[in-house]
Amino acid sequence: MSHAASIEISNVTKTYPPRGDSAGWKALDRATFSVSPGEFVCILGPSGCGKSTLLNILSGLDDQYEGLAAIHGRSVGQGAVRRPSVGPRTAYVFQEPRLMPWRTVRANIEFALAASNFKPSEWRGRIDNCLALVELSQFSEFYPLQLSGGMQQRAAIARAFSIEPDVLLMDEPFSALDELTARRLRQQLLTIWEKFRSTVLFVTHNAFEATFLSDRILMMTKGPGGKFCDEVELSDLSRPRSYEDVRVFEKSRFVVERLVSHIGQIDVE
Ligand SMILES: Nc1ncnc2c1ncn2[C@@H]1O[C@H](COP(=O)(O)OP(=O)(O)OP(=O)(O)O)[C@@H](O)[C@H]1O
Repeated sequence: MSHAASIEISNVTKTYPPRGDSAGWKALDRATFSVSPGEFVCILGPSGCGKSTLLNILSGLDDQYEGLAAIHGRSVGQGAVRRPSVGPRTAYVFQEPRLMPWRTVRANIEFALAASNFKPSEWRGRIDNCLALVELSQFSEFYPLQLSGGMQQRAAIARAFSIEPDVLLMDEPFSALDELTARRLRQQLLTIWEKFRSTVLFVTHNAFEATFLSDRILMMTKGPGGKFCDEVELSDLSRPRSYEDVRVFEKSRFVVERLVSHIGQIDVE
């Protein structure tokens, strides 16, 4: 069981610098929200509103921003020293699996465990557990290119959970998959999350996905200067949720209507 951590974003502004003849681009304008420990929150917004920019800031990949971005009270980036053995553990799942092709699935996960300072004596048990959760036990010695896209993404999810992250950042992890595979993975993700209870921040432009998965949806407006404009509470949708549950469909329609009322056009699914 992880020690879930809070997330705080306060007045975060990010401007990408000008390049060549192009002017600078304000991707985020005073973005502000917080996520409680163990909460599953989706950020829903149109393409280009700054969702990935925000996750890059939270993961420490981008430290050039104004304002406060903090995980469990510790600010990230902006000169903050990152020491994997100290403080909350953060894992990131991207749109593509980003596995190292020259390492087997097991060796990919071992790499993450080593980077997070887990003792080698714990590795086998952790890896076997996480691969079982994503139904990949038979494939631990396979190389990524011997697996389908969906299987690779499941391996990436197993890798993320293997370190028992306090915070899991997910950037449209299922958007490159066919809908049936994506459905299975969403269901597996919820099963694993209910076991680990990490804090999850999941970005998507798919309103149904956001409704199916999360406790709360934060909506963003289009850029430049993407802003958080509204939020929808989903605590009344009991868990476990199913694809047959008409309440999920109705709520997702309501979410689309709310988002459209802010951004003025439909370019979310
Ligand atoms: N390195 C960069 N340099 C300049 N501009 C950038 C850079 N990265 C992103 N941007 C711009 O910032 C804006 C926000 O990009 P970001 O990738 O965060 O959006 P997004 O909401 O994740 O989009 P999508 O849903 O399409 O992935 C976009 O207009 C993009 O062109």
